[in-house]
Amino acid sequence: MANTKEKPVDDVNPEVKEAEKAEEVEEQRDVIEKEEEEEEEKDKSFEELRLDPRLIRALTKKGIEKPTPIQQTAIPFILEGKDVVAKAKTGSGKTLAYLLPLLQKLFSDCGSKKKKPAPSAFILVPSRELCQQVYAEVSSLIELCRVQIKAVQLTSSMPLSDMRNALAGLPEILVTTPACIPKCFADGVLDPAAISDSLEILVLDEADLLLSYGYEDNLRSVTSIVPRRCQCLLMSATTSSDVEKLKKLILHNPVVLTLQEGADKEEPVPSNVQQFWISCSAQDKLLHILALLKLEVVQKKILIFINTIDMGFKLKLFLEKFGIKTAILNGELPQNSRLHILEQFNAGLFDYLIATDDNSQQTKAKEEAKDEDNKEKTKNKRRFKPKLDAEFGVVRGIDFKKVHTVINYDMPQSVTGYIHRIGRTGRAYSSGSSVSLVSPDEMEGFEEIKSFLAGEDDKDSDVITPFPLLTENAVESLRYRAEDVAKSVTKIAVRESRAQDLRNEIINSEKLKSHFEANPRDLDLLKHDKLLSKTAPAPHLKDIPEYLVDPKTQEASNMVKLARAAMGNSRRSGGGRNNANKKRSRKGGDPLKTFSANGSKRRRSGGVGQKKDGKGSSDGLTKKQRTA
Ligand SMILES: Nc1ncnc2c1ncn2[C@@H]1O[C@H](COP(=O)(O)OP(=O)(O)OP(=O)(O)O)[C@@H](O)[C@H]1O
Repeated sequence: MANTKEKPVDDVNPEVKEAEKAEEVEEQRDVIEKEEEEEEEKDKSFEELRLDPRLIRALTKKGIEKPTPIQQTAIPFILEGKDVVAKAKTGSGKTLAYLLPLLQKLFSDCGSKKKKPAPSAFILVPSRELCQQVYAEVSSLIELCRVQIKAVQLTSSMPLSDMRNALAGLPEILVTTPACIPKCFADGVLDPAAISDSLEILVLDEADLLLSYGYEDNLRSVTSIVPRRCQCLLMSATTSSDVEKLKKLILHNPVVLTLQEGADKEEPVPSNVQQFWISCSAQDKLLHILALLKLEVVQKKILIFINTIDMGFKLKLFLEKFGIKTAILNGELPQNSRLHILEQFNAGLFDYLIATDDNSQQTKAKEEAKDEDNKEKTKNKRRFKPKLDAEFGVVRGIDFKKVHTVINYDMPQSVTGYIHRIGRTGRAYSSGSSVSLVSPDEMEGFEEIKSFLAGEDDKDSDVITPFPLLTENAVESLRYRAEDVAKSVTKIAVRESRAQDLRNEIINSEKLKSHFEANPRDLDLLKHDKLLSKTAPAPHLKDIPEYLVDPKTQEASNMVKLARAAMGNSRRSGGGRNNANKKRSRKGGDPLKTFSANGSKRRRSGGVGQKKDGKGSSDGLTKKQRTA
């Protein structure tokens, strides 16, 4: 077997230590040089990066004209064959930063030699959703370049026969999760010795999550067969001790591409995302989200995060009584359904998606513990016992297309969770906003998030400002209706809907399996935002009567609609990019341009007419309100 890459993490040999020290010094020098080079190397074109013309043509067809800063910096090093650690904020284009040079390297092999017995490139990602996303991206590039390269994706849930079929075509690229590889070894689908001979590039994408998803042992068994000559790339949105651990475990004298520490702390969220918050009691969250959506003071498409699956169904049932149709995404749904929901949302087939992120694993456990106390619930659980998918990851790294607003209905349980959630908007050349509903219980965590985002030097600045477009009058005008409807969304109704939805999706999932095989691009077979309740929403709830609408909020809502129309976003948001929007976003701070420490600064102060407590003022609209 070839000389492998694995390094013992706790090595105490002084010579090794000395060598590691030298490596670190070398790395630090690299970091500094890269920062200096970044300054000089701004705005290089793909041609100047010496990308293959076939790739440049493919990018043009995809509407991608200019490399992002992380792409400008990383591509030359990867083409040179260096191990690279790339840390750049969410939505900054890290996927293409490694896919383009990876493909270019494989171009030179393709056609000339005999096919290798095992893939030349492994791309490891933490979740199935990401597996699908990266696989789709690489496949579309291969198709557009018209080259004889084959990529496959494998996930642990695939039947053995499917895995064998996928690998039988001797693919050059394998996109998978770390858990899947040891499984393939155990089942004899992949041969470790063949991999040691063939593997040339190993990518660890979303590296900050790979260990936190519990893949450490899996990764160790992979690294033990990675040959030393193999080029390793580690892509990450945040800096963490896990990334350092992985770096030590796998990489050899890497080039580290990162934001300057201070700037990284200052701007972990794309600078073109305006962050707002609303202070309200836990019971009033339904009322506030109703006001936000029904009075249309936030722009579509909207991604709503909750912490538990039951809360998701409660919210869906509640909103549908007011004629607001939403779809639900969580880890208990079958994989095909999840992928289809993502695909439909990305295609703009519905505007509201309620997502439970990775925290659901913990909260689910809590939910179940509570259930133990409740006889009725326990009975119901016996009938219907969904299993959460360990490889599920809704938030991290998923490229939700054209999401304009992220709403934290429940606050995330960590700063990183917040950054990853907010990073689902403001991607590429788009702008976005976020609204967090913060109850008194969540205030401590919220303060932590705020002070982290403000950074050490600027502790008192308001990175997340009070949401200015909802007046107290506007919210109160909906209170009676909201509270009345909320009472009708009982725990039993929630549980029944959840079970019913899962049953439906299991049936859908089977249909989808053959559907995806036969017709992967047809998106109209199944709708995921269908109603849960059997009765249609009452007309008086569907349309808010004029006498109830607060004139100031109405004005704000009109502004939001106008802004949306101006962005070419007035109906479905699946269409092509609007030029006006493109121009505007490029001028403003966009996350693709803020890789360097000089990224534009977000406006920090709360506007006139906003209260510090996160509630909108009840008096007139301010200038900021018109621009929000
Ligand atoms: N050079 C570019 N020009 C315009 N759009 C781009 C460019 N590169 C990537 N994109 C688009 O930007 C979006 C975000 O890219 P990507 O998913 O790679 O970000 P990321 O840095 O991996 O984010 P995350 O850390 O959240 O996974 C994608 O829709 C992608 O197609």
